[in-house]
Amino acid sequence: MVGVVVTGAAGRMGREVVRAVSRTNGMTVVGAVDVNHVGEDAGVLAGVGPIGVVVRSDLESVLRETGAAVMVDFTAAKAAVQNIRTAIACGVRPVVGTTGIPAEELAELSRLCREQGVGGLVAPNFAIGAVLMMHFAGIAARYLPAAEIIELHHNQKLDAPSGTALKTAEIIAANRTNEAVEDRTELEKLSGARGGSLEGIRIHSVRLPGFIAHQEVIFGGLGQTLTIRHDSISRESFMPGVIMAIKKVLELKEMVYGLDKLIFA
Ligand SMILES: NC(=O)C1=CN([C@@H]2O[C@H](COP(=O)(O)OP(=O)(O)OC[C@H]3O[C@@H](n4cnc5c(N)ncnc54)[C@H](OP(=O)(O)O)[C@@H]3O)[C@@H](O)[C@H]2O)C=CC1
Ligand SMILES: O=C(O)C1=N[C@H](C(=O)O)C[C@H](O)C1
Repeated sequence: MVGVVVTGAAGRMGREVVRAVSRTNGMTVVGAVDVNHVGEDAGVLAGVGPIGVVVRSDLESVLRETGAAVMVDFTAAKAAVQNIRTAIACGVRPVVGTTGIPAEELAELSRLCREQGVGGLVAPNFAIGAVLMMHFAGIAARYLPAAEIIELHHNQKLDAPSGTALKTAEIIAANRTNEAVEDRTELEKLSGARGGSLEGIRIHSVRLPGFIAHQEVIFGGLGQTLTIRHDSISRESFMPGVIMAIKKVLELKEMVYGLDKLIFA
């Protein structure tokens, strides 16, 4: 039985993870950590009924007392970095969905994992459809190098652009064969109207109630456009990927970035 500690257990994604792990054979929630709802049963919060695991705020003691094999983190960037450090120090494998972690921090965490021989996985998006969207965008970029990204999320999201949009732009930049960076001067009459730019790829972030997580990658060519769109219409969409990661991280000896590395391996 794989013991899982969920950090951010009282949050939108954390509750979904508690629910998914509780319903999966061969794994069980042994600990729940959050700064909110401390003392409450994590299963009750997640809507699956009491599981006898109360939310605590002391991650290190939870990891040590429970003998967990895996920590699943959906918190916020700063908190996640600290949580991952703690997990690695305790020999517990981190599976991380939290976005906004700076590249230098990820490199350092990756080094720590390698040094300690602890497997880990960080993925900006656990929805299989989103992983495919990024993969297809990489293929399209070889033939249609001019692209812009529109990502649309719920209005409680803290980071912009989304981790998925940043990763998609990196994939497009790495795959396009000729320069697609704008070669003309634009007059931006309203600051930000053209979005943010990563290597010349414009990213536009929409935040509105009603959305969960959505992204369009639009490629433009001679007399044509190609749009690749993914919609997460429920947070359940992320759970098969999270469960896959919990199983596969047990075999890893280093930190891997992106669910694509597990799916297309
Ligand atoms: N990779 C993927 O597939 C996905 C990634 N995400 C990412 O996951 C993250 C969380 O998203 P979401 O669940 O919507 O956010 P929520 O704000 O709903 O949940 C995060 C929870 O973590 C808590 N928290 C903050 N600091 C700590 C800490 N040090 N220890 C334990 N808990 C802490 C928060 O408390 P408080 O609110 O008081 O700060 C909150 O309860 C975001 O970075 C988001 O981008 C989201 C969906 C899918
Ligand atoms: O905050 C969210 O909700 C999501 N965050 C991730 C991101 O930043 O890419 C994944 C998904 O888009 C949902």
